[in-house]
Amino acid sequence: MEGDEDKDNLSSVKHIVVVLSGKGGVGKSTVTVQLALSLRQAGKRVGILDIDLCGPSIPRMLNLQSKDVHQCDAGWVPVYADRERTIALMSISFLLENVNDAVVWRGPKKTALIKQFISSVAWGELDYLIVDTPPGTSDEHLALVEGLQRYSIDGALLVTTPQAVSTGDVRREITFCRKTGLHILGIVENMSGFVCPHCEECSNVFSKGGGEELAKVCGVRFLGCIPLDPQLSHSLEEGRDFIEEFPQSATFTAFKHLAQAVERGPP
Ligand SMILES: Nc1ncnc2c1ncn2[C@@H]1O[C@H](COP(=O)(O)OP(=O)(O)OP(=O)(O)O)[C@@H](O)[C@H]1O
Repeated sequence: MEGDEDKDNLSSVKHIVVVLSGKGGVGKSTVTVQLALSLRQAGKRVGILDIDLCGPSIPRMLNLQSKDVHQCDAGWVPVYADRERTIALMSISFLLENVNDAVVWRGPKKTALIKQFISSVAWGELDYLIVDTPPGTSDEHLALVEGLQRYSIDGALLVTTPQAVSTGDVRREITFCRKTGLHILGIVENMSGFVCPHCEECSNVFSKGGGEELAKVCGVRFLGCIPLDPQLSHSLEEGRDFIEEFPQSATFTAFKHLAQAVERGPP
């Protein structure tokens, strides 16, 4: 019988994008979800693999936290966010008895689960698989890069905030990508400028432009700024589709441009 590690469920996935950040809380999961929804708007089928094993937040953002995964011959059937099955999600949350259970695992156990996620999720035909990772460069990232070695990865999207740019964490992510041979698609500056919920004007409460500067210095592409938008965080908190709710917003346009940059692929 075929072992799990021999399954080739990713052969029907056209593009793989890995979302990374040096620091926690800069908006990796937010960018992952909104990028997936923007690509869906552009007619793509998208899968999201959440390998943030200790802090999975994507099921809540997509209002899927009460769902379970099922088994089929090819492996785990991911959870779908819509009836048309255009957004599929796999997360450790779906395997826990209680969504609030803490995952306290050492490296080898995390590595084994990530390798299983890579081989044993029956994604079917996908245009994009977007992988949301924990902050930093740890066991999860190494297991992911090793597990994906036989596939062609489009590259990594590095998420930062204007404040996090100066800390050197993003530089460490760039070094990680270069050492492991992971192509860098570019840097996204999230929470860049504040969108007033009343007049929708965007003002720069924190510094802006650090991401672009860093991209220039490090010789990687700058993929744009996403504003800090209270309407976006409310939508995510309540598991509502921000893109459907606020199609006229500057934040929506920013994600649309990001999706177009991802679709253009590596430079
Ligand atoms: N552009 C934005 N506008 C408003 N709120 C945002 C924005 N980006 C992220 N947030 C909010 O910031 C918080 C952290 O975002 P998120 O969970 O995406 O970060 P993360 O980098 O994935 O965190 P972790 O390191 O814990 O995985 C969330 O409450 C999210 O709703």
